[in-house]
Amino acid sequence: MDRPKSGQHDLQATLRLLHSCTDGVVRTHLLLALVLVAAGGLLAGLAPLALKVLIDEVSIAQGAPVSPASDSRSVLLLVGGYIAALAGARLLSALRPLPAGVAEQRLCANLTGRGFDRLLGLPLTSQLKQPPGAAVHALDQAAAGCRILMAHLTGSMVPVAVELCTMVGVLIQIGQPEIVAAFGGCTLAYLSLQAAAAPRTAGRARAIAESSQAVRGAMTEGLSHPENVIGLGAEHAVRRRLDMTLGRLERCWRALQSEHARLGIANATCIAVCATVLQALALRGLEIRSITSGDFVLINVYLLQILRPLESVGLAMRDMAQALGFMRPLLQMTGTDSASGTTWPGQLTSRASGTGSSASPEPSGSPASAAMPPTAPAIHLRGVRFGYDASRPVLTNIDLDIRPGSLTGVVGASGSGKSSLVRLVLRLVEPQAGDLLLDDVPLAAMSPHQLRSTTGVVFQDSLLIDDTIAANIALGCPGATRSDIETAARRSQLHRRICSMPEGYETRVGDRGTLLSGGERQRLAIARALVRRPRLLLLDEATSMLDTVAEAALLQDLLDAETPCTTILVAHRLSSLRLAQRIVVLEGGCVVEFDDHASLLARGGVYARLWEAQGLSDGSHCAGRRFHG
Ligand SMILES: Nc1ncnc2c1ncn2[C@@H]1O[C@H](COP(=O)(O)OP(=O)(O)OP(=O)(O)O)[C@@H](O)[C@H]1O
Repeated sequence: MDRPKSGQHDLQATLRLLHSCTDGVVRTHLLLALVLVAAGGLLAGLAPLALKVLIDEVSIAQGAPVSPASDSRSVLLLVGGYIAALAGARLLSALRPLPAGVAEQRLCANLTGRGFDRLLGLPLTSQLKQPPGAAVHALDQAAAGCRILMAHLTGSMVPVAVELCTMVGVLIQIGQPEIVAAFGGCTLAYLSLQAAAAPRTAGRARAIAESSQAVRGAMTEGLSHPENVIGLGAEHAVRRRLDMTLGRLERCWRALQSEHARLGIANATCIAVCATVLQALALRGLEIRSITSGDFVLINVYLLQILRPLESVGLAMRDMAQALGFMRPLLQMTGTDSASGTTWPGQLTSRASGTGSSASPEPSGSPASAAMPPTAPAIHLRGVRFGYDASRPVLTNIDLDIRPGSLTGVVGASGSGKSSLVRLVLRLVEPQAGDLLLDDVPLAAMSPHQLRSTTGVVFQDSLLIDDTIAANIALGCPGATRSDIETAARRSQLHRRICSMPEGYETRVGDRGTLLSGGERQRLAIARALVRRPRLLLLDEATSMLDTVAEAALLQDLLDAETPCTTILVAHRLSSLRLAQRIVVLEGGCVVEFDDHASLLARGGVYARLWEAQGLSDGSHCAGRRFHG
């Protein structure tokens, strides 16, 4: 693999990413910080010049005729100038964090917000492939990398560059070409060492970022489902998985620290050699009187003064290489790293288009133009083929016509493709062949955002946020009033239960809704879908935890609604589907039957066999059943 080249591309990709997150606030504050540090660097570079002139003046006073005579007032002025320049440099550097901090915080916030949008906008198939917690970790790491880059840019790179240039300028002025050349050569040698080590450091940091992602994944797996882990007695197994990832992370950190130590030794050697060369040249200059005592002191002060900043540039280059490694997982996940040609979209112009308030980007697909039908639409699937991996189809040759405003059930064995069908209708995934239409509008021509804003969906696992019941119901519909929320809760058969809670709609649901029962969580998720007044409602195993009375009442309400909506109900429990007007039976990714309940039973096919297998035929599931103690 061509590491240096990929490192260079990653640097470019990182710079593009940071540029795309730069808004007016970042620009203004960064500029202010750079002006401050550049002025500080200039003063720090000029201060020793006052010292040189001062020493030359004092030498004259002692009878060494190396420079024009001067009075004690000018000596005082020079001392004052020297101290003022040093103090000014320190003061300007102390002021740096004010604007630099604002720029850094805003840039990191923009980066996190944009990264978040970008990750959410990735095709669902890519998102589902990510290890647990990987996306959050990538965002955290990128923000940490961004902070490191910003801190070193304003804290060391720019001030030291200005200070160095000032020193070289002053040395040129005093007419010592060999000392200027030695000074420049030493600086160049030192910086080359850092540049040579940077790709290795970035590589080590990349490995750390990947390993710590694995650690985060193992911790998330172990801690996010305590019931399962403890119930299964899997504590040791999840701990072993964590230990393996921790071991790898430890090795990666050790490798980086060894790299740092090697670089530290090389730096110390380089500095010692450079100091010897410069010292020898300065001494020789003094001996042959090509430089004054003041020049000698100036060179020595520069030598001392340049060591610290040079070291901090060394550290900065090392840390910046590390920061690039930390940014890589986000670049990789969003497909904007060196391996892909994709870049981040244009620069931010205002806060509104940056963090938080920006809408999730449209997922990839054809340009969105066609409008969603204004009433409950018919759904047509024509020769649809789909697979998460194109070579392994999950659904094949799907031809279906679902009537507008109808309730259509979908059944089939586990893995037969029911959830995939729902994902296709919601355009979370795209078919490899065939067409999906709402009325006569192809789904592919429709804005996914518009489609989803008029669709209600409840998945098997519903997201509940750690907030109140009311906030959870209104999650996908920020404009919902209390009355809208209550109406939706009534329709999902949850209102009475909520009213029986001491805090009613203000009851907090806990992390991932753990303070509610499974059935309550499902009804809340259904209320959330209904509050949007959807024209299309997709319920994927959304009623499995409801008792049959609540389920029947909910479905009847959907059928009786004043404003009808086209509903697809995926269910394993066939009794749920008795009210469905039509039922799709899937087997191995194909539609094998599509009719109403009675006709399907009469046909004696797959559906009838499933019905029988669930002990539902002729009410025999109740009659004559024996219960054993
Ligand atoms: N993200 C994914 N990546 C790859 N394959 C997937 C993914 N999700 C599902 N599959 C595969 O697609 C097939 C159909 O899955 P799907 O979830 O649509 O079935 P289902 O009928 O809803 O199953 P269940 O009743 O168990 O929920 C399965 O073989 C499954 O392994």
